[in-house]
Amino acid sequence: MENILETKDLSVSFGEHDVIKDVNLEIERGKLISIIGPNGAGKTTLFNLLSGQITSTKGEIYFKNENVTKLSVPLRARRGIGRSFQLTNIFPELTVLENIRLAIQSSSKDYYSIFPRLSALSRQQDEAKAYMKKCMLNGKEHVLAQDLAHGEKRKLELAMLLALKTELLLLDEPTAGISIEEIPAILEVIENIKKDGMYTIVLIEHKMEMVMHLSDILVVLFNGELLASGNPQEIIKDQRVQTAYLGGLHRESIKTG
Ligand SMILES: Nc1ncnc2c1ncn2[C@@H]1O[C@H](COP(=O)(O)OP(=O)(O)OP(=O)(O)O)[C@@H](O)[C@H]1O
Repeated sequence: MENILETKDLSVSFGEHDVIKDVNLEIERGKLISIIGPNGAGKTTLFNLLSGQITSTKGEIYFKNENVTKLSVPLRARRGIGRSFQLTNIFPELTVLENIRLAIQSSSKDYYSIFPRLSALSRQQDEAKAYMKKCMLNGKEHVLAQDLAHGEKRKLELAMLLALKTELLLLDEPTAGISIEEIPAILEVIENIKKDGMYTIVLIEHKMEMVMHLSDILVVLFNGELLASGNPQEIIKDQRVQTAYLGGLHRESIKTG
């Protein structure tokens, strides 16, 4: 399988503080990769670099073999790099279906037509329903986004990300702030998306059980450096990872049997 994303010596500094240091990542299309590391390791900063929120001090980012290092957030989104934004992209006063349809329109040529043809509208409707099914929002099409439970808003956000024709999904703690009862449904949605095979998912997540369950590859960041990367079962047993990050408090929660 080809790499959908590569970084070469990717680095960023804030003043004197080197936050990401020479990170070389190779992310294969269709996989689910989790980035783990202690607080302050640089995980969110790495996401900011990949999505274009911040610009690297050094190094490059290649998406589908194109150098996107200098591209803006919207241009990267057009190429297929999408990031979940903790619900800020949702229009609360529109229904679930309208939100998803807007995302579809903004990523297609129909957007530029003042009077979209009926055939286009009906295609959008079918497409939106398919995304709703994948994200387990069946039966919610006419519910206003503002009336959804928190976990369902997360699902809507994921559906909108797919509707934007995102190929690489950057998910920053998708279960953060969600009630324990709603977590299995979000997990199932992520699994559905993964099973599809069309999407590559990069996840930042602190819940180790979830990480071990979902990930094909585990990437460990420590002090802004890529400490280890590979098969989750092997990475978790890696002595350097144990010493640097997973020792003490975390050890009990990651026993893999
Ligand atoms: N814009 C900024 N200016 C200065 N320092 C920053 C900036 N953004 C991040 N940092 C610093 O970079 C380091 C890494 O932060 P980052 O949020 O990427 O870590 P993280 O691994 O995502 O942590 P957490 O798990 O707590 O979310 C921290 O020391 C943080 O204070």
